[in-house]
This record gives sequence, C-alpha cells and structure tokens, in this order.
Amino acid sequence: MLDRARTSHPERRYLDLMERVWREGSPRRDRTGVGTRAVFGERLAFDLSDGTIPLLTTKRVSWKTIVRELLWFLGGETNIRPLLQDGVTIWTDWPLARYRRETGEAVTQAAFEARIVADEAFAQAWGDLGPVYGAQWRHWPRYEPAGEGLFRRTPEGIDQISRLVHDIRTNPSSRRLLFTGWNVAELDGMALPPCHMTYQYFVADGRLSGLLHQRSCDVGLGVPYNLVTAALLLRMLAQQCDLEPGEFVWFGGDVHLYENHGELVATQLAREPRPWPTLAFARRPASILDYRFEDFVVEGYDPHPAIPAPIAV
Ligand SMILES: Nc1nc(=O)c2c([nH]1)NC[C@@H]1CN(c3ccc(C(=O)N[C@@H](CCC(=O)O)C(=O)O)cc3)CN21
Ligand SMILES: O=c1ccn([C@H]2C[C@H](O)[C@@H](COP(=O)(O)O)O2)c(=O)[nH]1
Repeated sequence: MLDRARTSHPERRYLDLMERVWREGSPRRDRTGVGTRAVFGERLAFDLSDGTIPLLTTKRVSWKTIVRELLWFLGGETNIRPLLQDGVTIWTDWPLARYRRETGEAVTQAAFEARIVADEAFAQAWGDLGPVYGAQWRHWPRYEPAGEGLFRRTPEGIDQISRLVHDIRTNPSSRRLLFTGWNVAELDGMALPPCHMTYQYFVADGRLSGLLHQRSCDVGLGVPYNLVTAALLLRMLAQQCDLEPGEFVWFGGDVHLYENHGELVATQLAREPRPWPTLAFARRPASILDYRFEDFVVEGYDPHPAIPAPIAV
C-alpha cells in the first residue's frame, strides 16, 4: 500500500476508483439482471498536454476498435454493418438480442454478424440501433412548419459536431461549447440511451480542455473505452482548431462494477501500470469529418495482457 501511495501514475486514479467501487459500492439490482456495486458522482482528470492518452496499460484495450467506433459515430452511422465490415463486434449484442427475441431463432453471434455483412436488406431490418450517438451528434432532428398547423422533419438535421468546431474557432470563450446525445424525444427508439452523454469544451491559454458527463459507467468494460474516445475527440478538435491539448475531465454519474467482474478486478488491481502511450496524427485532415483510421498513430503502448470479461446486455 505504501508503494502505491508514493507512485503517481495517472492510471492509479482509475485503479483506485475501481478498487473503491468494488469494496464500498452499494449492491444494486440493475436493468440487465447481473447486479452491480455502485457509487455516484465521481471525477477523474488527466493532463493531455504531453501528448499521452488515457489508454489503460493494466490490461490491453483495443484502441483500434475505439478509433473505428469513434469514426463510425462521427460518420453519423447507427447501423452495426459498417462496424462489422471493419471487424468491430462490440455493438452486436443488442441487435442480436432483439433478433432472437422477435424471431425466436437461436442464431449464433457469428452467423448473425456474417448475415449482416453479406445482406444489406437484412442489415437494414436488423442491424440498426435506432437514433443513437451518430444520429444525434450529426443529424439531431429538426422540424419546420408545413402549413395548416402541421410540421415536417427537415431533410438535414443539426450537425452538432461541425457547429462545435465552428464555435470553438470563432468564439473560444463561449460557455456553450458542448454537444449531447441525450435527445429526450428519441430515447425510446434507441437500443441503449447514450452513456457518454454530454461533452463540453473550454479554451484558455491556447489550450483546449474537455469534459465528459457519463451518466452510467461500466468501470470494467465501458469506462476504459469511454476515456479513450473522449481523449481522441479532444485531440481531434484541438488539431482542427489550432489549439494545444489541455486537461480531460471525466464525470461519472452511476459508477458501477458488475458482480461478475470480480476476477477482472482482482487481476487488474494486482498489476503495475506502465507508461501511457502517446497519440500523434499522421496528417491534418481538412475537417473534423475527414479523419481516417490511418491518421491515428499510437506509440509506446506496451500493456499487460487483455482480461476477458462478460458484457452485461
Ligand atoms: N454493460 C455494458 N457495458 C458497456 O460498456 C457497454 C454496453 N453495455 N453497451 C453499449 C456499449 C458497448 N460497449 C462495449 C461492448 C463490449 C466491450 C468488450 O467486450 N470489450 C472487450 C474486448 C472486446 C473486443 O476487443 O472485441 C474488452 O476486454 O475490453 C466493451 C465495450 C460499451 N458499452
Ligand atoms: O459507452 C458506454 C456504453 C455503455 N456503458 C454501460 C453502462 C451500463 O453498465 C450499461 C448501460 O445500461 P443503462 O441501464 O442504460 O445505464 O452500459 C458504458 O459504460 N459505456
């Protein structure tokens, strides 16, 4: 313990949170039926000014999956087909559960994924998650009067991401630099309401800082992804707005560990963090919407091995 108190690796903040949730979290029966231990209202902060990203080293986290998922969000996509075409399977469980429930067919995950990739009509019918992140970030619905007291949805929604870049560039001291996936009117149609919900930005002394409000936080599986997504996005926005990266602040609402993640917790807490990797960009894309996978250069990532853990659906 003494040793632990002396070291100040930023990953300790995550590990300490994990330890505290496991030891002191209130037992809760959750939506998935798995059961969690939870604390409420937590904050983590990481300095990104040295080029590092909060990519955990006490287990391997697939940053390539995270980059592809982020580009999928930014593309305004909500169907799992493009993710599967890139080999990313982290969103399959929800459409798969729906398919099994509504058809009664006991299809395997692999067969379901293969069919989504091979058959576009099938993907249209069964691969969509509803108006989740991508839809709200890029195409928040807007309505206009259509006469006689009627309204119609405009062909273009509101592109919160492009607006944000414009606002950071032209009005950096604004206190309104934010976007959100929490579209109350559309929550019912989503496979899962957004967890990484609201992102806010702050410019001072030539640096861009960012804050993520995450309402529901799966500390074992989701949070390691969410930290990286938010950091990547902050770095992309900084590059696009000619700013240096500053601080990334994470706010967690319901911060929980699933009861079946005990082995993950024990294994991970027994490991020593290693230096965090750095992120560089291979080029400066013309806009925030033009990044490609190859633009992300992660260097110096030398993690402990991955730790498999079940995902609660
Ligand atoms: N319970 C739960 N936790 C989450 O974190 C979560 C959801 N549900 N639903 C929506 C998305 C999907 N996310 C996921 C889904 C799966 C993994 C997962 O299984 N990760 C493995 C590796 C999987 C892989 O690389 O293909 C891991 O060890 O991190 C992580 C995040 C995050 N979100
Ligand atoms: O990006 C994500 C997405 C999901 N999660 C976790 C948080 C919860 O464990 C579930 C969502 O269940 P709700 O009942 O809708 O809260 O998924 C995450 O940590 N990060």
